[in-house]
Amino acid sequence: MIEFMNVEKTYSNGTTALRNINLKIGQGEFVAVIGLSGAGKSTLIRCINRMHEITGGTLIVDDVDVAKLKGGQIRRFRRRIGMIFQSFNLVTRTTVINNVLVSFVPELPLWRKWTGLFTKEQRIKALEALDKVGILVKAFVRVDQLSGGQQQRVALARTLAQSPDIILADEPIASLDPVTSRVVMDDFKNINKAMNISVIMNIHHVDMALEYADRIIGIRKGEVVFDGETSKVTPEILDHIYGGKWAEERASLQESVAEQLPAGGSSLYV
Ligand SMILES: Nc1ncnc2c1ncn2[C@@H]1O[C@H](COP(=O)(O)OP(=O)(O)OP(=O)(O)O)[C@@H](O)[C@H]1O
Repeated sequence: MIEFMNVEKTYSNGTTALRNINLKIGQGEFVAVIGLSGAGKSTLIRCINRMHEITGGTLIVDDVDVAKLKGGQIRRFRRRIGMIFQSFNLVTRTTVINNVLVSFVPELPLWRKWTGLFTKEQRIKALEALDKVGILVKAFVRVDQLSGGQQQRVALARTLAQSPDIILADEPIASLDPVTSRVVMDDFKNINKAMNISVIMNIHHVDMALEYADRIIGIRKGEVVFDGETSKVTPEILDHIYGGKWAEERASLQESVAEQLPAGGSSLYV
């Protein structure tokens, strides 16, 4: 369970990114966080693993008061929370399997860290994680020979190998074309359902959010302005979340999708 109680976040330059956030997210939920650029989506999800420190209120993750963690406790806490970024964050000049094995480095004794020796169990776990996202066959291929979608799946496998309870995904499909985006979203959904891992995803593609997430959290100017089941989201609610600019936002999303589709391809947007 993730619980935000009156959470505030003001950056050191005085920008208040989150105001009075109150949320409860249960284990195994698939939540999409949507809103205009600058609304505070990224800040919200990055507070959960303490990439950003909250400046007010209380944030509890599985009975841990996140703001009170210190030093090594933060590292151990983060082991349970996977993070996926738009830019994949992989070492592209080495193999897929090496990128997944990296997730075990914090667990290695010092001598193994120096020699880069992983145990047989760790290698098997890494291969299993690659299998779960359907790219086992690429295990010994260099990452720079993979497509963007395949690279994002490697990032997902690396996260899975650390057996997380929660996956935070910050715009995971923003650099992918619509077809590949679906493949990656399918992976998120399968992992969420089969392994009961909570997924909290910051996402610009509203149609994908509506198709894949169970719950939508709408953020506007740092405040939660909608929180409910995906099936309850209406065009009026989207307009509210997007501050009366839903039509504009939808047009710009349609444009960016059209640019990535082959000529004559249809838009995925309603
Ligand atoms: N490190 C930082 N220092 C100062 N202000 C920041 C920092 N990061 C974000 N902000 C500000 O906090 C507010 C919320 O930003 P955030 O990145 O959380 O929004 P977002 O909804 O994720 O936007 P986008 O969709 O463009 O990524 C914005 O006004 C932004 O300029």
